[in-house]
Amino acid sequence: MIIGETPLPSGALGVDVVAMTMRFGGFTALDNVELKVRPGSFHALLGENGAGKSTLVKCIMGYYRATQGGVLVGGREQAIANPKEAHALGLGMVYQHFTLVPAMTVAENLVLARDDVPAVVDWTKEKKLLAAFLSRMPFKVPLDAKVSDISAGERQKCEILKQLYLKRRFLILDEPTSVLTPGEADEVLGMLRAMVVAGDLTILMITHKFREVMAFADDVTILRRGKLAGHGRVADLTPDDMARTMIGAEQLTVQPPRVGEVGEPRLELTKLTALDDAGAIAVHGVSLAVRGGEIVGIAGVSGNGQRQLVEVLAGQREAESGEIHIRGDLYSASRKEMRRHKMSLLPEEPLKNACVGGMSVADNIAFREFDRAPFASGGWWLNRSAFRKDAERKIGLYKIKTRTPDTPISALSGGNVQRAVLARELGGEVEVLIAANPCFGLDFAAVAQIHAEIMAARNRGAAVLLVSEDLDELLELSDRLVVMFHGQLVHEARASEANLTEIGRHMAGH
Ligand SMILES: Nc1ncnc2c1ncn2[C@@H]1O[C@H](COP(=O)(O)OP(=O)(O)OP(=O)(O)O)[C@@H](O)[C@H]1O
Repeated sequence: MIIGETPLPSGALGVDVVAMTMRFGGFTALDNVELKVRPGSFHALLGENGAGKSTLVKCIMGYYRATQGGVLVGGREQAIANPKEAHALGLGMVYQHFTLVPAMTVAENLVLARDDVPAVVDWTKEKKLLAAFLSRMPFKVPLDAKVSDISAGERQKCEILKQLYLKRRFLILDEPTSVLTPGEADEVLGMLRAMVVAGDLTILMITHKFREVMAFADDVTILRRGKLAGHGRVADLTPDDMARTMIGAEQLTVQPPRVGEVGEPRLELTKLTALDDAGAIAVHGVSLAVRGGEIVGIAGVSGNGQRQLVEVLAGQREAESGEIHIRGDLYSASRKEMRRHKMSLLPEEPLKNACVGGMSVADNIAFREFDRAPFASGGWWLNRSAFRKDAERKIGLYKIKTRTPDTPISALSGGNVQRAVLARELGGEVEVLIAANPCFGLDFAAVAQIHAEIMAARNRGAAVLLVSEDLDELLELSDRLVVMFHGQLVHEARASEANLTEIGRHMAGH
């Protein structure tokens, strides 16, 4: 069969999950869960971090075999043993992270993803077919561009197009907009919604953003601690109803008010320049001072040097030139200096950048302190029971959902890994805090907690540098905002006077 020649499959598919239970050893991640996604509907799946959303969709897609229960596709029961069988039924999934091969063109990525790709590809013919396919699609993407050269928004559109090209009629989207700007997110979801309304597609979207649920979804299902907590028509619900169903009787952390004077400059960057992995300039002559009791937010589209800047401050990348001072002392990001200056780091992708995945939650929380009194004496004898007790206290305080303190941290849901790093980094005294997209992928209860912790650190006098792609977060927390574009700081404003349109313009390099 030649994909591009046949018309787009009409007929969106409905999927029902019936009495599904999934156990990992003695732990029940899904407990008798029901989900009904009507054909031709846009369905949102909500739940706190660790509620079981990913587990549920992985069972539908055949990545996991459920302990009990079944899946109906188009009203018929199907035993989906692996993702290939799910694909054959017309089910597809788009992830938070990109899966396209960056060194290949968009066209190559699409054609080579097919199961029936011939040994020798007739590219002239394939491109003609691709162009015909694209002409029927709501998104336009540059077929001949290399994936590494296109923006995050275009990449996410390509990921979705790939699914449509592969004739998927039921699409699961796992937090699809976390890599997009709000404008791009609305564009992509709006186009998908149009396909749903036209009856070509059914969508099941995992998200933490109520705004997206309200704007694009018809129905919603809410999980809490592995159980079905509620479901209904979005039109009959408010964000507040959904939030309460998500967290049950738990209390939301309330952000403390902004208090205290802004002090002396504490963290000072002077003409800092750093290269990326390919040797190109990523951070270009950045000068910036952050005062005690001040949160300075760095706004910018991902990939404009923010990551390299944070890596230099964290001692994971050498600066090419320029200087960093903390309290007037030259700072070279050694572990000793970080400790002396009470510097804390909340890096991106904490499981990769701030944890040892195979080690326990308790050990990961104890990392920072384990070779200091009271946990060690003489620097070598580790008093395991003392740091263990402290870790257990922090697990409770930061509401980290883990089966036991000895569970490997890699078995925790994303949000709970983030909380564990937060417990470690903010559990002691903090004078300088560097946070990079600290709430990426977190549910609203966790976001509220992390925002409250960052504000509390600022109120206690810490100098906070907050790098984020989320403008709402920056405006809520920052005292001052700067915009980073192509490695340079191109705009600065007090957060209270910041103009969103102007910030957006600078983020786009205008
Ligand atoms: N392979 C696994 N082995 C053991 N436990 C697991 C495994 N996968 C998930 N879990 C556990 O199942 C629970 C549900 O996790 P899941 O990833 O489905 O949550 P989620 O709702 O998708 O969370 P998040 O919003 O943080 O992504 C968590 O407590 C997690 O620790």
